[in-house]
Amino acid sequence: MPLPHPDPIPGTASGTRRLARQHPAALTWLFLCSTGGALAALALPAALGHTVDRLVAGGPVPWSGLLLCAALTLAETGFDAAAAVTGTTTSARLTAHLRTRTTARILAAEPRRALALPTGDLTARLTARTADAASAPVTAAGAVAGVLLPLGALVGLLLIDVWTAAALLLGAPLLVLLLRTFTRGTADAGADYQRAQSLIAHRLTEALDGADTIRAARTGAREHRRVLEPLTALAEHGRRTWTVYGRAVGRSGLLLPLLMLLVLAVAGLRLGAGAIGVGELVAAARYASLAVGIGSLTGALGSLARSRAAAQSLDPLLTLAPLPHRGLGPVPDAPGHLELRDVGVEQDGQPLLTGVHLTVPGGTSLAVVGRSGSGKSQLAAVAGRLLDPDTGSVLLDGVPLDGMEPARLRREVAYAFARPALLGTTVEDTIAHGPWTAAPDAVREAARAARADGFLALLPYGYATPLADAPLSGGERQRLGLARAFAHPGRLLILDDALSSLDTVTEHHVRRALDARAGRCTRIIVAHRLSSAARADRVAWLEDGRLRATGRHDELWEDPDYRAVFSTDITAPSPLAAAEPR
Ligand SMILES: Nc1ncnc2c1ncn2[C@@H]1O[C@H](COP(=O)(O)OP(=O)(O)OP(=O)(O)O)[C@@H](O)[C@H]1O
Repeated sequence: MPLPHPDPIPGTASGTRRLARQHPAALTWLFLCSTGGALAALALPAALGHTVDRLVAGGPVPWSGLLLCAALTLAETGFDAAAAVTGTTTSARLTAHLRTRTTARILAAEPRRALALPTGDLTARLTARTADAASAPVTAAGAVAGVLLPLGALVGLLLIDVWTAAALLLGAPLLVLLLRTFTRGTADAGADYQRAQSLIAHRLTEALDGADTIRAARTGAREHRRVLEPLTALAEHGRRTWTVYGRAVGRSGLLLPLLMLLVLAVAGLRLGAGAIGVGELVAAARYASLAVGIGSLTGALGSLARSRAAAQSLDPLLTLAPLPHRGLGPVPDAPGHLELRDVGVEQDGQPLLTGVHLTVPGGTSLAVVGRSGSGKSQLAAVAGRLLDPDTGSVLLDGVPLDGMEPARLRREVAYAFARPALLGTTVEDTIAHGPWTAAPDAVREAARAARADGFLALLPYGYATPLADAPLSGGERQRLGLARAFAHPGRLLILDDALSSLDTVTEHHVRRALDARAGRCTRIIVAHRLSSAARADRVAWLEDGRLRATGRHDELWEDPDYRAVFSTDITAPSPLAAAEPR
């Protein structure tokens, strides 16, 4: 299912508040069922009282009254059942809607901002928090009964006898106070609990990512302690929640029966005084039990407080600004001329790229080299707008990337990475996955170009093999990532260290496939290997986030500092001898 594009202007109000406007028919139906059930429950004591009075008075059996009581009981049960079914299904739909919308926001935002949250925390928000937040409209619609019943019961008591109602009102302030304290207490404890949960999720994801390192370093026990360290706080917040619940239940357990007793005692006295009849006493007893049922609101209030805390944790994601653009498209039939003008990137005040001026003529190849941490991946990210520079601009065929409509830009820029994320069910899906679904022929041709066809042929079902059943080495994963990029040719192809795990022979063949794109596609190849630099039309040499020099590899080779970049990779006396034949 395609993700809906997020709104062009991020909402400042809680995005989750807008949930209530989703599925209006279901929520209205839920509201009606809730209200219908409450009205039936409120009408029942009056009907019952009236029928009892007629029975006590003697004479013919009041069938109409008895039938009315049965009908009201059935109606109450039916409405309650319908509300339960509608509530569950609507909650599920709202959760799905909220998850889809939040995910769309994250995907549409600038990755650097979206990925500011640790993965585990992000996952916890997208799963548990969305479910908690999405339950709010349903809980609120269902809580109508929780409010309507005590209010209606009070009116019923007032109609029967003012003194009996006054007895109930005596305890009302205490009940309100009880509910208020409970709501505040659970909201605070719930938010703290969710924060501790997110921290555990984050640390667990980190540990799973680094499982091999942890195993190799034999630091499993330490890691175990680190992941579970917030557990003490989590348990404390959990205990706080249960303490608040416990206190509320304990107090209401004491207060509500006393209140009920008081109402019944006053009603009994009024019966003795002849102010009310037996039927009215029966009705008053039922109204009193409905009125003290306000205690059941605690569950709904607790759930609403949890929803509120969850919604607050989703707000920063729902208000992520989508990548701004001016709706521009690429210049038709242009060669892919790339220009970086005075590009600078900062992170937390640290310059990662500074004043980079670079021109890559359309259809040519550029190798980006430099020592580890010199900013090569930052440059690759900026060149295809995975990252917006903090200063300067990037233009493709004269069109600024930040002006181009993202979907159209994505069709023009293909990326391959050192550690590609493989998406899709089967191997074929993985290669076809992209701004458009590549056709089967294109998938096979791309796999051949990436030298992936050989190992794919050995898989049990070839291209139809489920990804989960395809054991892949690092180099094979890289080749699938390359094949995916080849299957979606645009005017710019960016390989960020995407050949690093290939053996020399495979790399040679892939490089030839890259060279075959000369004139049709501009290629940026981030690489550490000398051979990559030697084969490229030009080389951009980065040092500490600055462009130290650009030029042909053989020209740069004159500089000993440049040679030092490849110092452990010098296997031949001359740069051209080090490169494989073209
Ligand atoms: N998300 C980030 N937050 C802060 N600093 C970052 C971030 N990503 C990269 N850096 C820093 O930016 C600098 C350049 O990183 P970059 O990944 O571009 O280097 P590189 O030249 O590609 O290195 P390598 O060859 O090792 O892949 C490094 O010092 C790195 O620590």
